[in-house]
Amino acid sequence: MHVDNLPAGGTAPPETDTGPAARPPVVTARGVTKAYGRTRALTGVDLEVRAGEVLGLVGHNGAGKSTLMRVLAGMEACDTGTVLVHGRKASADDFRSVRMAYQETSLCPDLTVAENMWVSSRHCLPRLRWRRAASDAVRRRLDEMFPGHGVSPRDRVEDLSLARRQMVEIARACLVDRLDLLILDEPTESLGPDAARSLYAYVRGLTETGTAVLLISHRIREVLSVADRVAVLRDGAVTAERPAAGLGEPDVLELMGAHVAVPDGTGTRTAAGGAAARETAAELRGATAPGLREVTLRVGKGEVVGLAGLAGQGQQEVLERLWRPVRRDTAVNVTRAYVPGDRQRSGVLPLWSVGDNLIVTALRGIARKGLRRPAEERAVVGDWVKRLAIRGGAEAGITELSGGNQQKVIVARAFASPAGLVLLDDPFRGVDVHTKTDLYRLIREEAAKGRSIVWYSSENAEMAHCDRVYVFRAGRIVAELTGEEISEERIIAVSFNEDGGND
Ligand SMILES: Nc1ncnc2c1ncn2[C@@H]1O[C@H](COP(=O)(O)OP(=O)(O)OP(=O)(O)O)[C@@H](O)[C@H]1O
Repeated sequence: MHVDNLPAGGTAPPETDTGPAARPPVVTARGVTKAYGRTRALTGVDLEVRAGEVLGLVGHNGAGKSTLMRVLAGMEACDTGTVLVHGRKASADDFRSVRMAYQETSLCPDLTVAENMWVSSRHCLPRLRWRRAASDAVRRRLDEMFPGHGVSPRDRVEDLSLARRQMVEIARACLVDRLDLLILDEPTESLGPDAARSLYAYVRGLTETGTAVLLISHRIREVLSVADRVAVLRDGAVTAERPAAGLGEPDVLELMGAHVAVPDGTGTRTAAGGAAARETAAELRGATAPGLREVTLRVGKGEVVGLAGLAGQGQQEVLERLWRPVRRDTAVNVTRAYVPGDRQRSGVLPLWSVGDNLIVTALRGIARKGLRRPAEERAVVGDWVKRLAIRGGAEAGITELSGGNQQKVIVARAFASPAGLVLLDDPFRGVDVHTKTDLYRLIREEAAKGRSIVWYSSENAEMAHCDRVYVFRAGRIVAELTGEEISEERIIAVSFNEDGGND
């Protein structure tokens, strides 16, 4: 069967189905362990994923989620223990119906979307006229999964936005002639809310045909709204499994190991109106560029300024402008540091250690008379590794770290530098809830010391930690919200112009 004949699906649930608990397991892990050198990533995992269910898997950065997924998908062998597919010890062929969409996409950047499809799904595409077949198949799958996706099969992957690359990655995973288990590793971290909704509608359709879905996410509310069951991974082992119905976000956080008050940002920002009195750190005066239309904004010293609105409305162009000021319309009076959201493309220096990645922007400030001071550098690195609980330590290669821990290093790099203005481009992709809470606190502490922060976030709730928020639509500022005016509801309303904003 070729991919054109999909929707793919495993064994449809029997008519007398009594829910996921009664269904047969598709993939089973028994006593699975996996170590990388001295790091024990998995310490004895027992887990069952059943036909037709969505199983949510949650846990801290570095808990072992991605490692477990790679083992369950047959991409890596475990050290001890067993992985069964449909109750049998799995062979390479059995793993063909287990597909995974990766957190860091697995696409080849210099190939087109269609060529990537051929690379990963060639066993179910014809050899003759494969390019046409791959193009048709991926276009159809993207149309089903993400209506209005805006991706052409001829696009080179490196030219696509992070969100579009993520869509292609997910579509790639679903291009197969039989899909028994779909593993989604943080699939919505770079998708907008509409694309996330479309994805989960598609996922529901898949489970109705018997496909099992294993969903890893740090977005606990999202997991609870989609999953039938939730499993918690802690220090490489499953420590709890519960039906999702009846569980709330605080219950899951507690199962993950620590009680955290779900942050709402209230009480952390400075008094409304305080911004006007501050000295200016940076400003745009009628800045116009591709994607930006006459944007005027001001950032005070010690102020946290949010850039909100639907994705792609000019927020990243503002960050870019503040990073590389154009004299005619931009003034930046302090040094700058940038935290990119796309760590694969511009964040991580892959051949360097955690410590070197972290300290690189702070070196000049630490050096005396042009000479480096290794002891001081080590102290700064050690302090940040501890502060952000970066699992793996300073000596580890950065690519040995889990995705969330890599992101923490990039955030630490910016704050370890002496920069007076820190530009954050959706900086907490893949960072767990506990660490995010610490980072929100860190942002406020750094602002209190006089640093200015400009923060674009695709999660409107995060904007509650800002002093002021500019809401963008079509390259323009459509509202400026201050203090108590900043709320998720208000931002959404203004983004769609439901209450007129400043228009
Ligand atoms: N290729 C590797 N080499 C060395 N160590 C690794 C490698 N892959 C993972 N690890 C280590 O194994 C542990 C588990 O990592 P894993 O990526 O599975 O965590 P995770 O739960 O997916 O984290 P995150 O939520 O941040 O993505 C971490 O300590 C990580 O540093």
